Amino acid sequence: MTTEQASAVQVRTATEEDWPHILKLDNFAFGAHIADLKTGITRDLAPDDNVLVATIGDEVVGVTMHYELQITVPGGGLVDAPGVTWVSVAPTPRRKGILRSMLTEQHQRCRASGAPVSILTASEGGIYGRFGYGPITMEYTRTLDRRFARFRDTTADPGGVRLARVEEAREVVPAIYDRWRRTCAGAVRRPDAFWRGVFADPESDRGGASALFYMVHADGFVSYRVRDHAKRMTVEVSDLFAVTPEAYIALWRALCALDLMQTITVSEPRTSLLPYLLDNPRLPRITGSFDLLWARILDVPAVLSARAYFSDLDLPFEVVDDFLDQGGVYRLRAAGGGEPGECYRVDEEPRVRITAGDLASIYFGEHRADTLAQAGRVWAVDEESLDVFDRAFATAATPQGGMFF
Ligand SMILES: CC(=O)SCCNC(=O)CCNC(=O)[C@H](O)C(C)(C)COP(=O)(O)OP(=O)(O)OC[C@H]1O[C@@H](n2cnc3c(N)ncnc32)[C@H](O)[C@@H]1OP(=O)(O)O
Repeated sequence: MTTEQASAVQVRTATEEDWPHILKLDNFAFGAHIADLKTGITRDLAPDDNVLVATIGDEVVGVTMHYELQITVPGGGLVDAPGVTWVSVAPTPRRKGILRSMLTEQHQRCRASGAPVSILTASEGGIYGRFGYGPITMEYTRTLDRRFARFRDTTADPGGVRLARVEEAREVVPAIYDRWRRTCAGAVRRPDAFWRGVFADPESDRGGASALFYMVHADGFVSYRVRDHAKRMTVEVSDLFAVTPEAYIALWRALCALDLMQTITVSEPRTSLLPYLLDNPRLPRITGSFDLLWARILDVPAVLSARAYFSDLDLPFEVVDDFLDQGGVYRLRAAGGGEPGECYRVDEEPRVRITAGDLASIYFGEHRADTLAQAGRVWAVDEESLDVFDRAFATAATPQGGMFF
């Protein structure tokens, strides 16, 4: 494709006729043939107005869409968060600005709709920073040789776990997840259509492992697949969410009692109770890590006024935003201890300067302003301003996303 053709790119809301082309684009982009079930679920999650295509003449060359999601912020507030997904551009006109054109239109529309923040799960870490996104939750894969797992004498044995067929799990698991996600910063509401896909559990989602098994507690649940590596059976945990430590411990005791299984893998945030429950805290080895969720703040005052802060703060700071209109100086006033802050634009000299993406990263508590300053990404007029800013954005608990989309 020539540069002249690329300049003829149009971005518009998708129509019914675009869908076969959208599917073809995403099949090629992600290297998989998308099944009818997944297409139906996607169309329920993204109403037609939320789907944008890029065209050159009659040809659909790009797509992006968003699901209508909600995210929990530190302190327990719930904020609408369009979930950007299914982003792809045909391999033929790559790096001609088609993604940038689509995301510009999409984010202007999301901003105009009043959504304060947008989120996504990124296929590659190098794409979305330039659009003002920052990573907000991290997941660590822990691998445990179950045969050597011994619980400490001090670890409780609460019981209360039952084995559930998928029909039984369907009745109770979404409500438990919903209770959990309201307690956890960074957690995303899972719409009904998303659960439909989870419980349908198509062969194409299993990667050669078994269908999902469920264990359920009144305050938590775990789902997992079993993979048979030449008779060395591995439990691959898919979901593990617990509203109370008792439920978490009970579920781990049940998992570790699966005698014929050799290994258990689980993906959890940085802080995990698991090593503290075992005689040998080295047993759950961290064997991988990845950023699950990224966020883009669309409305700085709305988002910063929605969360609670760890300690007192009252200072002007500058947001640098090369993509949307959120750049400028704001004052944030907050009292540590649970009350939401108050944020508004001001005409003052800033004491701290931060990019929109880095602000999203520190907002949910996974990343610290102090670390970003050491990396040369956050500027502060003096150490004290940085320290006040850094401490106020800290969170007691590590954020967790809960949903990959
Ligand atoms: C939320 C999600 O859905 S994540 C899924 C994203 N999609 C995929 O990974 C599918 C496969 N990849 C693709 O379809 C395409 O390569 C896309 C969508 C990633 C990029 O589309 P393009 O139209 O080539 O991107 P475009 O030319 O608009 O690039 C915009 C900017 O992003 C940069 N960029 C694009 N792709 C990448 C990449 N993979 N890594 C790093 N930077 C990238 C470009 O250099 C450009 O930077 P600049 O504007 O600052 O100079």
